[in-house]
Amino acid sequence: MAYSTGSQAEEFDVLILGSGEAGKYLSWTLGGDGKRVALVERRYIGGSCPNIACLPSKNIVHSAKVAWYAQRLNEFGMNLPSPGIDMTVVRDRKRAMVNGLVDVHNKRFAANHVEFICGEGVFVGPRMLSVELQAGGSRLLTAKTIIVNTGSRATVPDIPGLRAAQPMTHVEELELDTLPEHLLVIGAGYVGLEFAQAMARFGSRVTVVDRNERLLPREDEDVSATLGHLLGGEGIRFLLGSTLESVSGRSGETVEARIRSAAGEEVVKATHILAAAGRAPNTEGIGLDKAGIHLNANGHIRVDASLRTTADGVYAVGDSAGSPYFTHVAYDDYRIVYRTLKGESRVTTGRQLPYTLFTDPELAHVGLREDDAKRQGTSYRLAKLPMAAVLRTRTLGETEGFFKALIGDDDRILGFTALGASAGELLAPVQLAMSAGLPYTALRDLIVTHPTLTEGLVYLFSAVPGK
Ligand SMILES: Cc1cc2nc3c(=O)[nH]c(=O)nc-3n(C[C@H](O)[C@H](O)[C@H](O)COP(=O)(O)OP(=O)(O)OC[C@H]3O[C@@H](n4cnc5c(N)ncnc54)[C@H](O)[C@@H]3O)c2cc1C
Ligand SMILES: NC(=O)c1ccc[n+]([C@@H]2O[C@H](COP(=O)([O-])OP(=O)(O)OC[C@H]3O[C@@H](n4cnc5c(N)ncnc54)[C@H](O)[C@@H]3O)[C@@H](O)[C@H]2O)c1
Repeated sequence: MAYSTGSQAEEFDVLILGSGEAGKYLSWTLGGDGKRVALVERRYIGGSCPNIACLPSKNIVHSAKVAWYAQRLNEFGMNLPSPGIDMTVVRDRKRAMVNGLVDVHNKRFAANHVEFICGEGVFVGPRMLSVELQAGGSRLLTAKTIIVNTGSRATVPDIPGLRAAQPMTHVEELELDTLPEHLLVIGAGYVGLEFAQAMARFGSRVTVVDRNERLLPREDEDVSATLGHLLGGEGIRFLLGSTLESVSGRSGETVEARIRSAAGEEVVKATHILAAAGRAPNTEGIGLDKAGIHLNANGHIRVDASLRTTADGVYAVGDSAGSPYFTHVAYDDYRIVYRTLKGESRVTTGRQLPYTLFTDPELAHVGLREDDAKRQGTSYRLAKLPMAAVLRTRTLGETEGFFKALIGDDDRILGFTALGASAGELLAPVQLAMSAGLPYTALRDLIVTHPTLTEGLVYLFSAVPGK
């Protein structure tokens, strides 16, 4: 259906642009509450996380862990020849999971009477969206409440020859059906490190280039150094403090990358390139200016602590609103907007920000870091233990890493970091103690089943020095 500016817009109670984490939960909950909800999505049913980001990447990371076990079969008493890798099977396992997730999403949209509109949405005026339908034609939609949830995309740095080389982003990497002989990863951040290790475990030669002098420079130095040592030990080559000056060739065939570091210049010859150099919000070209929705200096939608934009009745959530780029944070955005719409109060200010990097071992963190505490002059007591002290890690043969906690003068936990097997699973009990304002002794004095990894928290908090 074509429309002109004079066309009558279809009216909903709530309109959501983009089916990412917060948007989809808002649609399900508000639809379930009896509101007339429409959700506009151009490609990924349920957003990036289940389709092209968190879940498929962790699926591949897990396949890589199995490949890594397979390389250690003798250690576990299995005298089998080292098996080969078939990337089509790895990809198909991931695809099957994604298809199942999409199915779950579709059923939930239907169950909550959400009108799911497949198409590209653009604001054409205040609270007025035009949707170019995938099936052809367009629709003009309006609502009293609109939620913008357009997410972010991988950026490809402006380096001579890089775009022409058609590097993979995470989207293409997740669809690989052959094993790269030599993968050059640009960026040693979350995406770069998780994929670098997975591909190395499948059998690729992997080189990672990053302009930072050390891995994950916001993390404590002991964390960066240990992670770098462990990943380096698996054969990944890191070129840190390095500048990628130019690229020639084409990813998937052969590429040559000219890289400069303090040690001089070298040319890395690889077969594939993965651009993992950061992300940019999807906030351009969607008519935000026409709707009175302002951006801040880094291109995110400007929001207040309840995620209200500068336009009346319009909220923004997730990556496009500049919330830290994690699905669990986007989920909290959903809770904030839902409660705000109900007239309750829940804000982004001061919320906890836990995260887990899914390398193996994992890196999990919440609260204050030790290097930051030193810089700020915050007084703390440090408890630090090697993961090998958690006896469960010895049964697994995965004793690498350490964990540590910073304790304040009032015995509360200021920060917690774990670099070790399944470290992400250790965060929640510590977060609970922190958010409830409990002293560290609450965890120290628990009876925790033996032998579990969580039992390590008892050992860690027993190692807090006296005042
Ligand atoms: C490889 C990778 C792995 C990750 N792993 C993790 C992890 O393990 N844990 C974690 O917490 N975070 C992880 N993240 C980050 C996480 O994926 C994002 O922070 C999260 O998905 C952001 O959700 P969102 O709702 O803001 O955006 P999205 O999920 O991207 O949703 C936005 C949706 O809007 C649609 N859209 C955009 N513009 C329009 C338009 N004009 N019209 C219609 N539709 C539109 C898009 O198609 C998309 O479906 C990972 C990211 C990547 C890239
Ligand atoms: N496990 C998780 O929760 C998870 C996993 C993947 C992604 N994410 C989220 O997605 C975000 C984006 O991930 P990402 O890895 O794309 O970005 P990132 O910001 O984490 O890392 C990008 C890296 O690329 C480097 N870089 C940028 N330009 C470069 C250049 N020209 N040459 C060399 N190095 C360059 C940066 O120094 C940085 O280390 C993350 O910050 C995170 O919030 C989370």
